[in-house]
Amino acid sequence: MRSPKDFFAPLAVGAPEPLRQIPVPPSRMIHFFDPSNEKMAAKVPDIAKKVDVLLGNLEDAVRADRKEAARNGLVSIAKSTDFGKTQLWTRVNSLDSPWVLDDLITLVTEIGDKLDVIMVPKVEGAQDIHYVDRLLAQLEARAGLTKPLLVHAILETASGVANVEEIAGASPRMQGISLGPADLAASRRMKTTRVGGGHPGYLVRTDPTGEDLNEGRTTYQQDLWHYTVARMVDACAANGILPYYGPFGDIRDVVACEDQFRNAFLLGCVGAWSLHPVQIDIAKKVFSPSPEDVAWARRVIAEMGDGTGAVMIDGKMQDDASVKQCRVVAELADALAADDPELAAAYDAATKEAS
Ligand SMILES: CC(=O)SCCNC(=O)CCNC(=O)[C@H](O)C(C)(C)COP(=O)(O)OP(=O)(O)OC[C@H]1O[C@@H](n2cnc3c(N)ncnc32)[C@H](O)[C@@H]1OP(=O)(O)O
Ligand SMILES: CC(=O)C(=O)O
Ligand SMILES: [Mg+2]
Repeated sequence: MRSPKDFFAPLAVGAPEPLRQIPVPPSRMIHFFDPSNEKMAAKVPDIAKKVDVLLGNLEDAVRADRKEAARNGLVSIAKSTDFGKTQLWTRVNSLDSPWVLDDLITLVTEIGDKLDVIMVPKVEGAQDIHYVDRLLAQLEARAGLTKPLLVHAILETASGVANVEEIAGASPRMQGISLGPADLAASRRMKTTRVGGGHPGYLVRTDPTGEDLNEGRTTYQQDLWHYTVARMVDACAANGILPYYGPFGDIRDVVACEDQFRNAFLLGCVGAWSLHPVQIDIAKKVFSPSPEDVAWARRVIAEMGDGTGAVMIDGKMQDDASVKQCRVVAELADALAADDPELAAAYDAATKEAS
């Protein structure tokens, strides 16, 4: 364990200085594509204009015999594409795989200046982040990079959940954490067979109304992921990094996808993964606060003046704590609106109507 004084020291001679604050550009959707899939790769320049984050996936969902093609495909796409303000991320193979060392060496050396964040799957504890941290510093120094690469961990092992706080604080490179519900379910020996989302069998039932135990009893499906998402959000917020919901595998069920994303948004997540083009607009809609909420937040902030004391607005008490919540919503809205004139107009129109 390094001394706390050395936390922000570069881990290799010539590596860039670690950042003291994680940048927070919009990252409502992390759009996954397989760089070895020619049809998907051909769509990248157009998709890049619509998403906050584009992620070249090298890990699961890429066939073992396509791993090298995916890695080389990402290098060539990164070199030949202007991503504008869209961030470029990658998900490398897991640390115990035969591919990850070449993934990291090739990507940092060839396109380290184009990549923003490296997503590391199946992180079990701080030791995994420390390994990647030092290796990245060595590779950055060799490649002459001036901006440090950031690291994003997937929370998808039982050990990872048990150690989520130490993972979140393991390095100044830590940018965020995503829930990985599919591998996590397997690691925990859950009996689901899905990629994220709910399960009709996970429910609570109202009390019996009489002798017949089947009569008049309503059931309510529960959220399998509530505990983990809430823990992840706390670990991230406590360490100044960003939490994300991960994938929703039922591509056809755009309704339940929106619900799952909204639960995550309300609990504090900043975005989710889009696995298919149809999920991009769902994430954009859910992770941009609604115009009504923004109008309300701005009104509370305006009426609360210096932010202290208590006032009544439409029958609801507001004080120092509620104005802080309103600032979270209003500041997110301002940041998103700065790059999106349509959203800015919707927020301003709702604010005008509410005042
Ligand atoms: C548990 C985890 O690790 S989740 C993360 C790993 N998984 C992934 O990354 C999956 C990424 N997504 C995919 O592989 C695909 O979307 C699939 C397999 C789910 C569905 O693919 P398809 O069956 O081709 O879907 P569909 O026919 O609806 O696709 C329509 C078009 O969108 C394209 N498309 C599909 N997904 C994507 C994507 N993520 N990015 C860009 N284009 C895509 C298809 O190539 C197809 O193109 P075409 O019209 O030129 O033929
Ligand atoms: C996201 C991911 O990798 C998983 O759910 O396993
Ligand atoms: Mg996984």
